[in-house]
Amino acid sequence: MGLLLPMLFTIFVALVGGLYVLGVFRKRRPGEPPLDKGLIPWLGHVLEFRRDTFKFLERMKKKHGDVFTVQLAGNYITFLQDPLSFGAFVKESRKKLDFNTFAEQMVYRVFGYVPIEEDYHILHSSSNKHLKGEGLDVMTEAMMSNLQNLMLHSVSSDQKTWKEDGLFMYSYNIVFRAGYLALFGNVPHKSEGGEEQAKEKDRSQSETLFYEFRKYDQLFPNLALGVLSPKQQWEVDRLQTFFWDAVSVQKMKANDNISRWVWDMHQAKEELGVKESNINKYLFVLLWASQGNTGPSSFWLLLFLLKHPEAMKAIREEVDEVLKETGQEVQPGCPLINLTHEMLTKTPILDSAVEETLRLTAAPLLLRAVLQNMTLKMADGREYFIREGDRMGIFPYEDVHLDPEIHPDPLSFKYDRFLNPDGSKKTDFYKAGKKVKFHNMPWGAGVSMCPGRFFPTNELKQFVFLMLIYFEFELMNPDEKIPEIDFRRCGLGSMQPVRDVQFRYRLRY
Ligand code: HEM
Repeated sequence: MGLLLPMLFTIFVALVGGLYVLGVFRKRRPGEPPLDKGLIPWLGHVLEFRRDTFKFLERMKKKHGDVFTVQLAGNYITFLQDPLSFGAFVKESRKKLDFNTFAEQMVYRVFGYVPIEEDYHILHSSSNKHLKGEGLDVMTEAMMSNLQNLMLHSVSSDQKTWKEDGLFMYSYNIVFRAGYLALFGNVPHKSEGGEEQAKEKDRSQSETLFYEFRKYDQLFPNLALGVLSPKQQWEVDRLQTFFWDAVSVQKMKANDNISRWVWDMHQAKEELGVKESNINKYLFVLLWASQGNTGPSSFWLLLFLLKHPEAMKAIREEVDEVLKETGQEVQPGCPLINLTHEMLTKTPILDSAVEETLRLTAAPLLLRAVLQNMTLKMADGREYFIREGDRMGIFPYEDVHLDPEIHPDPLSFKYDRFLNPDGSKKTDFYKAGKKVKFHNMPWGAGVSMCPGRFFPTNELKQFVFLMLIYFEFELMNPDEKIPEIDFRRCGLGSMQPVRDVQFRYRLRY
């Protein structure tokens, strides 16, 4: 009896503690957003959220309005779904809403990289220097020569023979490989065998890298959520080891034309004494961040053009005009042209089509950790108390990109949606009579905004530009419907289709 009471007491305390951890006692306090814990203790709504983020958030919005807190795998996340109030989230001080905590946990779990304090500064300073302005001139040139090497090599020398392929795999493959070579460098031309053999090695090495990358890409949604089966985990471990070697410092240093973007970041880390094995892992992070989104986006862009002849015609005319202005012409046997960054600044119609493509197919989920109790102030004057230790998130794809008030007929591709009648870039979009500042958010916003964004915009334009001037291309079945989006990737950036679409292409001249 003497022992029984303390034992019962210990069990009681453990039980209450367990229930507390499972979130059973959490109640909505006055001033807080509606709370929806879901039926399953601790897990809450995570299964539905994982299955289809879009549908889940839509259902919650209908039930609770545009601000609510849900339980997802032990975390309480407040979703803000009023785009007019996004400024309160994006501009909140980093002392209250912090992005780095997520980024650091994610890069360690997903890429094995152990973050250092200086990461953010190094990444942003290198990106500002080398992925925009004059830096972008250099990157455009590098991308250009790699695209030409890959695209022109893939067609038969018999010019009138059609080549068939899946449009998704073709676009992703070419854009991934050219992007990788432009950033991580080429096999040196001076090596044994000369220029032709070096180009051949670039093609074959980047091809191997792409196929391994796709395997990682397909495991990524489960990896990001931490729900891999043992077999998948084994495959992830194998692929990580492969990439830590394939894009290692040593391999990179053996190359020519390494981009300053990658070089400067690696050098800054070396100077800070970061171990080489950890820098190798960071290079894998860079490979992932730089190549996981642009390829899928290039597929959607080409597909939308193929399905919208009026858009294809307008852009083809624009591209032909820009080429003509520079006095260049593609001729049989002499296909190389010099497509510069400056030429790509003269294509407002293509710019609008790129923006429209990203509106329809890029769906990042922006998350922050709440570091201090805070008050969320909405644009219409409402205020909500948000608890320290929780998280906050916005999902612009649903609340901005597909909002019919901001973008009428939101599911349709309209290549000129981001153009004013006078041909200039359109930036005025409205909701409830108010101007919406964040009217398209494929790059995220605030501290987590894609630091590379000018470069991929350029890459997409270069790829389409070259496809149009070099090739005739068409869908095998012109009536084929645009495939559905694979919503399991929602929140991760550019989305992918549930299936590929067959097309054929051949040289235009
Ligand atoms: C269509 C192509 C692309 C899209 C839609 C895109 C979008 C995004 C988004 C939404 C984020 C923020 C992710 C978050 O909040 O967690 C991000 C991060 C990032 N992006 Fe991009 N991106 C693209 C291409 C690129 C390219 C080509 C590069 C580099 C050359 C790049 C470099 C990065 C890096 C390094 C980060 C991590 C930033 C950090 O951790 O602070 N992205 N991107």
